Amino acid sequence: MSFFKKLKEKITGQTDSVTEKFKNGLSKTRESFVSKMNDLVSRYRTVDEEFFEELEDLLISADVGVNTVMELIDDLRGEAKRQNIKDAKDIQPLISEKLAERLQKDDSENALNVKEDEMTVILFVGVNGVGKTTTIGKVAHRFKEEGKSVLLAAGDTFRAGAIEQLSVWGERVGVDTIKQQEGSDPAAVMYDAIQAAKSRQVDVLLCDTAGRLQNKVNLMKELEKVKRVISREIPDAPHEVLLVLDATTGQNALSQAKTFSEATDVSGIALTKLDGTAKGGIVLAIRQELDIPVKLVGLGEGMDDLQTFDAEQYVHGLFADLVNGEEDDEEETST
Ligand SMILES: Nc1nc2c(ncn2[C@@H]2O[C@H](COP(=O)(O)OP(=O)(O)OP(=O)(O)O)[C@@H](O)[C@H]2O)c(=O)[nH]1
Repeated sequence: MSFFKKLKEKITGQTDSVTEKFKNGLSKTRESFVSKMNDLVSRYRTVDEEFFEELEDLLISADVGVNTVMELIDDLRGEAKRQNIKDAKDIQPLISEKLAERLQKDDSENALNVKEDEMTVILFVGVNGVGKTTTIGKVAHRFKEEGKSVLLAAGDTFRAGAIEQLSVWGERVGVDTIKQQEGSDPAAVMYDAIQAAKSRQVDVLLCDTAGRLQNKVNLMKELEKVKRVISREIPDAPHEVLLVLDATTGQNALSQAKTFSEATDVSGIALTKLDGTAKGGIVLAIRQELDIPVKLVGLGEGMDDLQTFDAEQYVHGLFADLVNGEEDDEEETST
């Protein structure tokens, strides 16, 4: 049985709605990738050095990241030789297999660090416009669905409208937001929020922060101060520092990740707007080039469209039309 068919079997049944979300959310990337891949295969037919060079360009254009692509192509070249693959069409399932291998190795790290017997504090960092507020709203909704009580802290006191925007999300989801006036000290907001969260005995406190990148030293100082206030009140908090990145910004997201991880300890990435880009390969670039797990992916604007990153679902979503039923059937009759 082909790798892809096995993958399909593994993910169907238990989580149909999740499979659909990944498939729909990745449709732009898949359509662009599939048409380019089909074109490549029809032009080359046989696997040779030029074919690999074009495949390399194709993967780089999907934002997979140069280093990752180089490694992947080397791997594919070696595997094609070992398996004596000559037909360009036969390389396709191998690509999905190799991508899945690369992504899967760290999948166990993707779950959020949620405390069962004490309050969980999650800090959200990232530049403005990446979808931080929306992501906090979606995460709050998810926790509520799990039966947990949630409180929001409007720590972005810098951007005009940020406090109001977070409160609106809070109302939509049905959770309260602790806030002060625009321009007030974010650390003071955090202190208030922790006190409120403690006295109300909430399960999860989700904290927004300002995303000023212009000055790394200031950013670092502000985040340090916020974290200090939080950990003074709850010693092992924050339990997660999630960096929110916008997938549509491509390689720019990678450089933001580098800057933020120099400024503070980032424990995971929430990658938004994966549905809005044809360059969904950015997940691979992040996973390979930074030592930070992608924990959450945004696959649409709706409240339920934020998913825990799952390598198998991702690879299935990327290749669902490329390795289709027909090819699987052919393969079955020939083996
Ligand atoms: N399609 C899609 N849109 C998203 C996703 N996440 C956020 N958005 C949209 O991106 C836009 C910006 O998100 P906001 O949360 O408002 O972010 P912002 O106010 O620009 O800035 P910050 O909160 O500072 O990040 C909104 O229109 C969101 O609906 C996603 O995963 N998919």
